[in-house]
Amino acid sequence: MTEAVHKETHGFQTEVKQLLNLMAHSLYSHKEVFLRELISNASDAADKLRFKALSDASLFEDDGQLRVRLHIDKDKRTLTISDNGIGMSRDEAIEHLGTIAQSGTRQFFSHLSGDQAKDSQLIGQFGVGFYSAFIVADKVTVVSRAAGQSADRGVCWESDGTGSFTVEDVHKAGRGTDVILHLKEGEDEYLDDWQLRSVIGKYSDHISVPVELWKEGEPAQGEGENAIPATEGHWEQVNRATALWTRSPKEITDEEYQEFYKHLSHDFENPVAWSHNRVEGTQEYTSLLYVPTKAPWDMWNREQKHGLKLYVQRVFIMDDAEQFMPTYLRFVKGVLDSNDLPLNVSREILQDNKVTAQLRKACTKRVLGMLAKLAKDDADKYQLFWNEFGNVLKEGPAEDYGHKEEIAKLLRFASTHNDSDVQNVSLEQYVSRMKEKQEKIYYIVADSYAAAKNSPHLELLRKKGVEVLLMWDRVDEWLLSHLSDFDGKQLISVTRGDLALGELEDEESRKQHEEAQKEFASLVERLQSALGDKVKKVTISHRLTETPSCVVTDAYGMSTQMMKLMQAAGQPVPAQKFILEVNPQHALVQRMAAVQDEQTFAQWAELLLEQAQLTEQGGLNDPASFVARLNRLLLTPI
Ligand SMILES: Nc1ncnc2c1ncn2[C@@H]1O[C@H](COP(=O)(O)OP(=O)(O)OP(=O)(O)O)[C@@H](O)[C@H]1O
Repeated sequence: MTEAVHKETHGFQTEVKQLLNLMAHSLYSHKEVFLRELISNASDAADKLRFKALSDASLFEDDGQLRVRLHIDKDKRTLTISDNGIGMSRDEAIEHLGTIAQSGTRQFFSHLSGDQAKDSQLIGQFGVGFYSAFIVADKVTVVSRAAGQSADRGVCWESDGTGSFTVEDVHKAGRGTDVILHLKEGEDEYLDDWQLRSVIGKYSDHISVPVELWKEGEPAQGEGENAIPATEGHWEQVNRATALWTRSPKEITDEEYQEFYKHLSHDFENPVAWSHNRVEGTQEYTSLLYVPTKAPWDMWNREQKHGLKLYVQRVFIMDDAEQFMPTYLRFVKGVLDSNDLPLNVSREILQDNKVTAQLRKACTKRVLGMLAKLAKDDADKYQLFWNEFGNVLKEGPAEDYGHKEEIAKLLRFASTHNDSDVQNVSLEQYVSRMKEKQEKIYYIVADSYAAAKNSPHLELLRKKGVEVLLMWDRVDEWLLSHLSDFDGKQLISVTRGDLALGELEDEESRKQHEEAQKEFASLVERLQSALGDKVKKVTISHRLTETPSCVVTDAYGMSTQMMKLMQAAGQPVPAQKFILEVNPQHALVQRMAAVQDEQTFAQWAELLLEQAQLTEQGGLNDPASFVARLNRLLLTPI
């Protein structure tokens, strides 16, 4: 370094200040992660340079051996992580080490609760990256020079991790970045060569660049024949430096797979499952795909970064290549190393490429296979997965018709069989429990678990002991509009007018129903004329046993939940008329039938319709009139 020029002080972006503040408190118990993060950044910098040098080999200058070096200075109490990767210009240092580029950062902070354990988990998922240096350092100096720039275009960035940082121009002979950590009191373990070696082994064994530690020279020992000559100080490689996915799965331990996942995802927790495959033949690629344990905090953010880390013939090409994973599997993390894509592949080329389409299909199959295996081998673990990611997987049948069957087997629902809101019933289980003569799979979609479970539409099926799947997630109606059958059995909503009981219905109840229809034909007619065009039609119910009335839609009508979904999406929803079903056995209906005065009768008719709509929709267009009517009828002497 020569004399400093053009020194400036910059304030950190507000979110960085918040993150720095939080980190010191929440992440202290995970403090070692700073090494993983800084070594990852150094190895990423090497990857990026290798990629850029594909089109401009002069960027290597005369130093093509990419590596990361760690150096301890016990007197100055510093630990330095150096790389000869892509480096940073002054502007890049200001941009990258002063802000957080991730979209939705502000939202992220609003998720923090103040509970240290929970927050450290979230911060881990968010990715602390470079800023984790401040967990163990009270001052960090970064000296960097971008590849392709002259030695006098170096930059020195420095901060104590509170409110601001400085940047100044410096001379830096070698390309790349030195991150110098001025360790806090009490962090002496990172000045101990042996201690450091063991931690680095864990964090860097699987990355492809060599990580080296300085080994001091030894003076000569002994004399004569047994003499050991003096050695000179030298850099010693401490990691295996073989990219994990290029090794044979048989040789890799679970711990190594887990560690690699953390390096890849910046997650603190282990993944729930992984799948590592090398494929040779017409297509040649290696994939290593992971399913995380916890959903990322921004899984529902449309701009959320997702996708695989793409390599071509071992050369890093890009992060977050989303073309290889369908959206409903956006939680999958991993690496894809292809031998069939060109090295100069770009996002645009990937977009419309035969090889991409084949790889995407293959990766999708792998993930679905991995999930099916997890569900079979470890139902408890699969349940944890489902609780986190089930709602994303439910987007599958709509997005990926070709894998509909496989996805359907992975779905889990709550059901009247379990009488609990835990979604743990598979369609296969449902089918295996179907009643003799039952031909269809029955479900209901409502606003909440309670609304589904207590819906009057279930009364008859409950009485007959027929299981009904209970659904209330926003995505369910969307799912069901793309999943009409499973295992040759039709999925059918119990809110449809034509509740097709088929053979489930015995001769006697069929007869009873027919008789009831005849017996109460005049009641139906009276109701019909009282309600006019407020209803599509009125019928005698077959499904109600305890409730006076319910509304249903015919086979072509739009279900209530679908209407709500469209309304929420701001789409125009056509006015919907229901079929009103009444239960003539119910005391209230019988009382109404006895009312002679047609005006009072009309009030009763409206009340029955409104009640049924309220149960179905969870609300009414004109609740005040409903309450007024109810009160009037309550005060009318019998
Ligand atoms: N050793 C380095 N060499 C070159 N650039 C670096 C180095 N370390 C950090 N950077 C730059 O700083 C940016 C921010 O780093 P940071 O570790 O905070 O986040 P990230 O690596 O982008 O994200 P994540 O940690 O979630 O992967 C990097 O994207 C990179 O551009």
